[in-house]
Amino acid sequence: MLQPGLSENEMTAVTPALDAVASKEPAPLRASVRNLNFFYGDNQALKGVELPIVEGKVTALIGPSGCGKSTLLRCFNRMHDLYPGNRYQGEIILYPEGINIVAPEVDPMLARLRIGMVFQKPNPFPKSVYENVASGLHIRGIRNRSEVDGRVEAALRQAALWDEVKDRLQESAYGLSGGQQQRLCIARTLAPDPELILLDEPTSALDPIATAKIEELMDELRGAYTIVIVTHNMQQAARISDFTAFMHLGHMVEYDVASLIFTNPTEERTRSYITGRFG
Ligand SMILES: Nc1ncnc2c1ncn2[C@@H]1O[C@H](COP(=O)(O)OP(=O)(O)OP(=O)(O)O)[C@@H](O)[C@H]1O
Repeated sequence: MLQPGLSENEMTAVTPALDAVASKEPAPLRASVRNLNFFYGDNQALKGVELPIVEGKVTALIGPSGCGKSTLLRCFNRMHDLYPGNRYQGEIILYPEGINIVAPEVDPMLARLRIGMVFQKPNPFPKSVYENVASGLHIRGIRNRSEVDGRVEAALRQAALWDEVKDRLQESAYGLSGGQQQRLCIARTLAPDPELILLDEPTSALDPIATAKIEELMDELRGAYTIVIVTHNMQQAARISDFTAFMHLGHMVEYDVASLIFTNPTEERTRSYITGRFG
């Protein structure tokens, strides 16, 4: 169990312990949140948050409305920098270099280029299916036509969308269904091969069949990608996450192997939330 204020040594000591429960294999970290505070002006939305992000695993953030899940997710790609008055304190360390991506001297573009994000509502660009997926490659200076073609196809295949769109690559993305648009947004995120993928309630605007497809997809991406997902859906978190973090009122209350959080949480607040007694 993580408690606020763990040092780096303590954090790395905790992770193998968690992993011993999960898979008995070592667990390299892709990122680690350390004593993170975040302020919207005078409103402190995150309070001393600690969270390890294990490489190649799915970490779910759960908690009642307003607890800070989306705020935490948006710190990872410095989205809050787009609005004046927002302030970070503390660290989100990205490995292997160990850079603190919320440090003021670090360019927010660095985080945005290395960390991909998928939002609640599918938000394709008003462009063709092909251009949507190619756009992230173009931004990174990848323009060689055959390389771009190959990576667009690979990303669409990874997002389980290729068979449905291979004959309409030049058509507008707006012609796709909501579920297809969301898989397109995932393909757009995957194409540049991000080090971390953030998903903010990616299925909340989708029907059960489209939701099941996205969940299957996440299962397939596990291992190759490191994923952090915010979800309100407890069954979804239990189904798809390897690790689950429960937040309340801006605090990280409990983090553990998902199977433990959903069967035998340590904290009473976690138990109340997952059994539907509040939130
Ligand atoms: N732009 C903003 N300006 C000021 N306060 C904000 C802003 N966005 C969010 N907050 C506040 O920060 C806190 C955390 O909000 P956040 O959206 O991160 O919660 P959440 O857990 O993602 O909620 P939900 O599950 O409802 O999406 C809340 O008290 C919220 O009112």
